[in-house]
Parts: sequence; structure tokens; C-alpha cells
Amino acid sequence: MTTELEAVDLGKRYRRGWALRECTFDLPEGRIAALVGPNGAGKSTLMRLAVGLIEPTTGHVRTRDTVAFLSQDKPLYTGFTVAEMLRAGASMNAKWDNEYATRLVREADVPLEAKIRTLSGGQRTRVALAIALGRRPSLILLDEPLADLDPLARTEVMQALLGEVVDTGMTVLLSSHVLADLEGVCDHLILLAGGRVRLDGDVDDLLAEHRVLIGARELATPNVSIVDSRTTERQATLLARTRTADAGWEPHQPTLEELTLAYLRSAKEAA
Ligand SMILES: Nc1ncnc2c1ncn2[C@@H]1O[C@H](COP(=O)(O)OP(=O)(O)OP(=O)(O)O)[C@@H](O)[C@H]1O
Repeated sequence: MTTELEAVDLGKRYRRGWALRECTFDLPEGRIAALVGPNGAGKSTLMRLAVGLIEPTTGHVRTRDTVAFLSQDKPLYTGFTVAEMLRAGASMNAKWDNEYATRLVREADVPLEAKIRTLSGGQRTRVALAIALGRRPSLILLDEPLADLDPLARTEVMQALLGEVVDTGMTVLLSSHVLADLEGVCDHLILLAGGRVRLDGDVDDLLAEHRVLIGARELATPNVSIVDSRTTERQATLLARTRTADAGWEPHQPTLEELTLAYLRSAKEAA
């Protein structure tokens, strides 16, 4: 299995403190990975370190090949036309596939002569994506690219992205606060909280290793690793790192949303 992105003891300290600490993980080639974490968890810092925009304080991060990065504030000149923007992309990148970038723009139904400022949020994202992909990256880092889009535009951008992933086999690291955007799309998870990696790995493996356990409130807590527990007057709901359930507990495999929410809650309570 080839590693596309590797972080070893990666840390970044700003004057106010650590933004990222002791991060060690591998992202295998060809994965669509979700980078999940609350505000200030260190997601943007991790991506900026990975593309070399900032230097680590500790450890290192390595990428295998060409990396593209799309930040939430899409790097587009609003006074340019789409065609001018593509030319700018070509002039800034030694490795540039103009035919491919232009095709992606056409597939988005964006006129080449339109000024960037006249485009909708969804169209701007598609143009920014075309310019990022025009470099033919083996890895693309997307920092909340869907944040300002309506649900229809989110779906369209995601489908366009996934189509390209299938065609090219590239690896994706995608951060989003909207867990529903990631369910059914991502096959790998990196969960950050408080600047640390709390959970990472193959999504199917992680889901198989956990159970949601529902039982009467007075039942004895099972002797397994409990990530999160919530109780109502009668019932307890646990998320545990286990494949089995004690008598009395009704188990089910969590969804990706249940799993991530439980880890985010537990990190918040521990903070
Ligand atoms: N340039 C900087 N100078 C000082 N502190 C910074 C800088 N960039 C980020 N930080 C701090 O580092 C921490 C992590 O920030 P980061 O932007 O990486 O988090 P995030 O997970 O991307 O958050 P969000 O979901 O809100 O975008 C925060 O406490 C933030 O205030």
C-alpha cells in the first residue's frame, strides 16, 4: 500500500500555543479521506503544513507527488474572466493540463468569457477546482470547499469531484463541518480535536470496531472502552470500542456521523 501523505510527530506552535501536536498518521493512495474536527481543531493548519505554506515546529509531513490545495477563500481574481483565470493557472504551474482544466470548466456550464465576480458560489468553486486539478495532482487537499454553497450546489460540486477521483485515482483529503457531506463519500477518516489526532483509519474498519449500545439506564456499564455515553431518564446510549455487547445491551454498528459525533463530544468533555 503506497502512502500518499505521511505525518510523523507533526506539530505547529503559534505564539498563543499549539495549533497541532504530535500528529502521526498515514493516508494511503487513492483514498477519499474526511478531515473532521471542531473550529480551531487544527484542520487548516494541517493542510497548510502539508502543502508547505507554513513550516512545522516539530516532526514532518511528506507527500508523494504533486499536491493541490483549495482553501475555503477560493484563490480567484474577481476581475478576471474564467479564461484569464485559466491562463493565470497555466502561467503559475509548470505542470499544467490546459485541455483538462478547460473541459472541467465547460462541464460545469461556466462560460469562459464570464467575469469571476458574476459567477455563483457553486460556479466559482467549480472554476477553483478546475484550476486546482489542472495541475494533475496525485493528492488534493480541500479545506471546507463546500462551506458557502447551497445543498444543490454542494451535491453538484461533490459529484464533479468524485467523478474526477474515479477517473484519475487521485487521493483526496476533504475537511467539512457537515458530516452528511462525508457519509457515503469518504472511505478514510482523520478526526482532530484540540490539535491532536483522536481517531484515524479506514472508515469500514473503524465502524466495524465500534458499537452503539442501547440499554436500560440501571444496567451495569459494560467492561469495554467507552468513548461516549448519554443517558435519558430511562435509557443509556453508549458508543464503545468493541465488537460485542453484554447481555441486556442492544448493539448496532454506528454510522460515520454517530462515530464522529461521539469522538468529538468526548474530546470536548475532556478539554
Ligand atoms: N496564523 C496563525 N497565527 C496564530 N494562531 C493561529 C494561526 N492560524 C491558526 N491559528 C490557531 O491555531 C488553532 C488551529 O486553527 P486552524 O485554523 O488550523 O483550525 P481549523 O480546525 O481549521 O478551524 P476551523 O474549523 O474554524 O476552520 C486555532 O486556535 C487558531 O486560532
